[in-house]
Amino acid sequence: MKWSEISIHTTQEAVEPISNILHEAGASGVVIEDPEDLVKERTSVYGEIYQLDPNDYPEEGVIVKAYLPVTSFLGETVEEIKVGINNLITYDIDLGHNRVSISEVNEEEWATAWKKYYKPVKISEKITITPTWEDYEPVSSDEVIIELDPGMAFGTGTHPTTVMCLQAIEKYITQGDHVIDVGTGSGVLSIAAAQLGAANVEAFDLDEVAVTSARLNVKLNKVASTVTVGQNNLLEGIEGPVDVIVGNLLAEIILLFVPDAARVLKKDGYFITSGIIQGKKNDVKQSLLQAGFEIVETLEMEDWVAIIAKNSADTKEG
Ligand SMILES: C[S@@+](CC[C@H](N)C(=O)[O-])C[C@H]1O[C@@H](n2cnc3c(N)ncnc32)[C@H](O)[C@@H]1O
Repeated sequence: MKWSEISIHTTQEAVEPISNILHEAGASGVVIEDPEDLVKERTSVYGEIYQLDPNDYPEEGVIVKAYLPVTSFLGETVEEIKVGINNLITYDIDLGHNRVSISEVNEEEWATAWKKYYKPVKISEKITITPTWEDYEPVSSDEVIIELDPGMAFGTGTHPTTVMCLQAIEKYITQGDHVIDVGTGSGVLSIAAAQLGAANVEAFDLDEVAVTSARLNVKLNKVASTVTVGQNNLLEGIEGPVDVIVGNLLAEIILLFVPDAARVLKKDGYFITSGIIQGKKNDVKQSLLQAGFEIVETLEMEDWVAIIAKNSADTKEG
C-alpha cells in the first residue's frame, strides 16, 4: 500500500490538538520532531532517548508528521486536516509557521520512520516505557516496564502531559486502589496504574481506535485481569466511588467533567488532570475549587501543566 506523509511545522503548544486532529482524520500514528528532545534534562536523571539524529529535527518549532493511506479521498482528508488546524486559533492556540506539506512514502519507509523515533525511555523513578520491538532488560528489580505499540493511538508515554500523569500516578496511587482513566489513548496510564498496585482500573475513550489500541496494549502488558477498556464519553453514566481519576485531555474537555469527577470520586480521592496549557491553568483550578476540590500539587513541564486535586466533598455513593 502507498502512504502519504503529512508534515506540519507548528509549535509545542499545538502538538497535542494537531495530533488529535490527525488521529480523527484516520492517521494511524503521529511522529513528533521537537528539537527540545535533543537537549532534554532527562538525560542524566531519567534516562535518555537514544540515537536521535539532529538532522531529523527543525531548528525551531516542532514538526508533527502522520501517515495516511493513499486513497481517492486523500485530497479531502488533507483539506479537513488543514481546516481543523486553522480552527485551533479560536482556542487561542499558537500555530507558529503552520506549514503543511505532503509527500509520498512506500511501506518500507513508513515502517522504519516509526522505529527511528521510539526507543526505551525512563519516565519517572520507577517507570520505563519501551516500544514493543525493543528487547529491554530492567536495570533494577522494582522497575515498572510498560511495553507500548505507539503506532496506533495517542500515548507513546513521552509527551510531557503523559509524563506528568505517570509521575503523579506513581506518587498518588496506593495498593488496592480503584482507578478510572478518562481518555486512555494507548492505555499507557491505566497500564502504569495496574503495574503500580491498583486493584481495578476502568479505562475509557471516545475513540474506537484508542479503545482497540488500549485493549491490545493492556493484553501485551499482561494486566487484563485488572484493567477493563470501554468506549465512553468522559464520565457519562459512570458510577463510583473510586480512589483516583486520571484524565490527560485538553483543558476545555477537562472543564466539561470536573463536577462528574467530584461525583464519582471518594472523599479524599485524587483527581489527576493533565493536558492543560499554561494559559488555561487558572480556569481549571477555579473549576476544581468550585466543585469542592482542594489543589494538592501543580506540575509543570515545558508549556504544559498537570494539577492534582483532592476531593473534599462527600460523594453520593461513598
Ligand atoms: C491526549 S490523549 C491522552 C492519551 C493517554 N491517556 C496519555 O496520557 O498519553 C487524549 C485522549 O482522550 C480521548 N478523548 C477525547 N475526548 C474524549 C471524550 N469526550 N471522552 C473520552 N475520551 C476522549 C482522545 O480520543 C485521546 O485518546
